[in-house]
Amino acid sequence: MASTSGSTPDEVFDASKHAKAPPRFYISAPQDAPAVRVGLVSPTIGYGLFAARDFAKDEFIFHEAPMMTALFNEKFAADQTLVQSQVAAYRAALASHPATAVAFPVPAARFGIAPPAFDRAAAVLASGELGRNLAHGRFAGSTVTRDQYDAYVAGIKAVEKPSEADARDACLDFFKHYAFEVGGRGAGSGVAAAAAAASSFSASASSSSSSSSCPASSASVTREACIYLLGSLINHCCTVPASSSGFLGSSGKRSSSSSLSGTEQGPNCCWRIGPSGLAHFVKPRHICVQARRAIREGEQLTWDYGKREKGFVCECDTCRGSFVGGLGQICAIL
Ligand SMILES: C[S@@+](CC[C@H](N)C(=O)[O-])C[C@H]1O[C@@H](n2cnc3c(N)ncnc32)[C@H](O)[C@@H]1O
Repeated sequence: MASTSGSTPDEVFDASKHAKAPPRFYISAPQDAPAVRVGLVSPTIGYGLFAARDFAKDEFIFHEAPMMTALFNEKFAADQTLVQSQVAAYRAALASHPATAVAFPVPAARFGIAPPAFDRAAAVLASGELGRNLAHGRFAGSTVTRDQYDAYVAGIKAVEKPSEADARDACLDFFKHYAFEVGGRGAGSGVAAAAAAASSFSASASSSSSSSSCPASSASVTREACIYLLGSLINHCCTVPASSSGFLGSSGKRSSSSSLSGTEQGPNCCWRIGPSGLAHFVKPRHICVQARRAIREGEQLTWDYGKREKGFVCECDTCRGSFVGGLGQICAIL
């Protein structure tokens, strides 16, 4: 992870070699203070998470247990056992958490469940249900308005009497776009598994130093993948290429690229899954979200998903004209 470089993500502090642990091993858990709100970004992007207070660079924002866990293998599409594990996990999540269908209305619709009317959805969004799996950091409610919600769900139609094949395909897409692979040494600035538009599960593909020795990079290894009620709602933002020049400032005027570095633009968060020297308080399978730079209250939390699916039209701030020419075309061909 770029913001915490200086140690490998899973470096273990060996007390016998040091009189005193270096300060980076003492980064504390996220505060039990308001951390995030959910909001609707646009009818095409859907929900996103927004900072509920200011965060300092490197501060941990929240730490969350998974909503559901299922088996994963890069070749899982051809493996009915794995797909059935996902469908069973999703059905269980739908049955046990009312927030599941509200937070993820598109996969729910493909399982035959229509998005609830605004009043019911708003009650769930405001109730704290979405924050039920938080271990640290508090869910601070929703900014979703009736008009925003109605515009979003207008395009989501429930499939009538979905077949088992429909359910399997829906689940496959849900995991492909929302899940994080765990069991390896997950950490990075992007969505681990596949998120938004990744063409395949590639949990470690965008991770900092974790991919090379991680067996997850073997397509034949079966691992677990987790979907998180809040962590899986974080949207993608393209990393600003280090070589880029010709920044346009927020006014739309060209600004000196020296005044804004790549990490001050682009994604503002990174993640890690499971404990490590820097996040020793994180439990296995839990996701911990960390600020890559200072974040102001109200700013949308984003990270870089890594690989993008061919044809993905990126609507992130980096692509929407922050650069001369934009990066949208680059996203589409990755
Ligand atoms: C992990 S989910 C994020 C939560 C999602 N916005 C939602 O409401 O379910 C990934 C999906 O969000 C959308 N998305 C995320 N970032 C995007 C971006 N930069 N441009 C366009 N769509 C994006 C895509 O539909 C993608 O498949």
